[in-house]
Amino acid sequence: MNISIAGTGYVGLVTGVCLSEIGYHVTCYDIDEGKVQHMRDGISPIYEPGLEELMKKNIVEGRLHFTSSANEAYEKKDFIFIAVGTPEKEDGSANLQYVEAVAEAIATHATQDTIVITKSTVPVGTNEHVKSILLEKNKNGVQFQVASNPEFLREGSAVYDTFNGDRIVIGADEEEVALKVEALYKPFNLPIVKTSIRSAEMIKYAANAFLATKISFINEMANICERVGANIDDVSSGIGMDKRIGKEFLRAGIGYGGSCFPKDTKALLQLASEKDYTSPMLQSVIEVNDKQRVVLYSKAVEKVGSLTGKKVAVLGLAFKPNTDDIREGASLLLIRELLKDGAHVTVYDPIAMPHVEKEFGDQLVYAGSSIEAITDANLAFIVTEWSDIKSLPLTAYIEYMREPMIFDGRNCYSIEEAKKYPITYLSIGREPIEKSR
Ligand SMILES: NC(=O)C1=CN([C@@H]2O[C@H](COP(=O)(O)OP(=O)(O)OC[C@H]3O[C@@H](n4cnc5c(N)ncnc54)[C@H](O)[C@@H]3O)[C@@H](O)[C@H]2O)C=CC1
Ligand SMILES: O=C(O)[C@H]1O[C@H](OP(=O)(O)OP(=O)(O)OC[C@H]2O[C@@H](n3ccc(=O)[nH]c3=O)[C@H](O)[C@@H]2O)[C@H](O)[C@@H](O)[C@@H]1O
Repeated sequence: MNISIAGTGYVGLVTGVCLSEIGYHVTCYDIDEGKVQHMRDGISPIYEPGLEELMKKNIVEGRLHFTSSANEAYEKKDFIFIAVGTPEKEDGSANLQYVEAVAEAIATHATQDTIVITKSTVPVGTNEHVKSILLEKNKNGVQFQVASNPEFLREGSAVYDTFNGDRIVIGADEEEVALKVEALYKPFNLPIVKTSIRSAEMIKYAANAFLATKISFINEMANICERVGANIDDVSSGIGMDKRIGKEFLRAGIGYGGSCFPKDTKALLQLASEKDYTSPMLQSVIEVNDKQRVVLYSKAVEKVGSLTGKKVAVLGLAFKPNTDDIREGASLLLIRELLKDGAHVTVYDPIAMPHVEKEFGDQLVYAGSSIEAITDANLAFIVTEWSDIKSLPLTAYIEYMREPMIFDGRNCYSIEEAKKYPITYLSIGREPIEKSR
């Protein structure tokens, strides 16, 4: 069985590596030649726990190949996965130009009958569009069939999620195609849901919209908790024990970021509006998140007044722990506001710092550790709950900061713990601790 994957980002590379690990011959294709060269040498272009080891192993065992040649990628393949980006356009809709480019290239280079599987998150109806491109541009008179196979992995645990997912969704309008894709996935031994293509496309958006809704809901509750003297962590545990609610995705914080929830909620809203449907609930989810992403900054301004000339530490830059991805990270918004105010900003992240450096250059100081970042700082913001940031004892802030004033966007410390120390500790959805030394 010969498989190829178009796009070697978080989804494409992980999918390619995991398919090769279960024994298939996989060719991963990307238009970025530099990236391809690195991957050939066994170097992963993304940070994803466990990925590089599996990549190296399967390259050595001869099942995993990388190419920047469309010809090599698409000729003589049984299955071709589309895993390129579908970023947000200015109006919030999904930009399908990369998906379309792949469809056109497949139509040009494929030399045998092939099933084209879309893994990228795409608006309902896109697979039909892909099929029409394949038919229209078909150069070699081969037969194309299409299937939708949305991806549910999370960054930071992508390899684990691929082998341990809750379900694999296969959308196909012909039984024969569904069965072939199902057989491809059989070795994963995971529950399989077969639907129409349109329903599969919609499942992906509905899943992300629901998860984003849970986060905005709990953040809304956190904001109410702050005003009524309740503790959001206790409230989350209390409601999460109800199986109908479930305990996952009820961590209050500084809103959801990343390359998917922000863009997918907007794309769904846009998709609905194209059909003359406005979704007040989705609009609110987005609005609550937009406000939540700056809540920590607002707390700091309220507490300190002007941030001009203050030395500020920002701990954690990735949009979540265990990834190098900073797309839509709350850290970026915060840093921009702090710089606008004339603060001196030192940042620390165990992995994602080079990406931030590309954007901010010498406007920031890049520390080698949390301690280095907070040394002599007036304020510290905790943005990403990396384990080495979470495990920093509160005494370290007292020892190293000019004045221990902590704005914790991830509720890394319990209120009971914070109360033991002479610190100012403002978190999300919990009582403020305001003590002086
Ligand atoms: N990042 C994530 O955790 C998840 C992403 N998704 C969806 O999967 C899709 C891909 O997302 P990511 O992997 O994050 O994207 P990414 O931006 O990390 O990677 C996309 C890759 O595609 C390559 N590319 C662009 N045009 C190409 C072409 N014509 N031919 C071959 N390669 C091309 C780029 O060079 C890049 O390496 C998106 O639709 C996203 O919404 C779905 C589930 C999880
Ligand atoms: O479509 C996608 O790209 C993916 O989007 C999310 O995965 P991911 O964005 O990698 O990470 P999550 O763990 O879902 O976190 C997203 C954001 O929500 C925030 N979050 C998450 C959970 C929570 O309880 N509270 C909270 O604020 C995180 O800090 C982060 O900023 C989904 O969890 C995946 O199932 C999906 O495949």
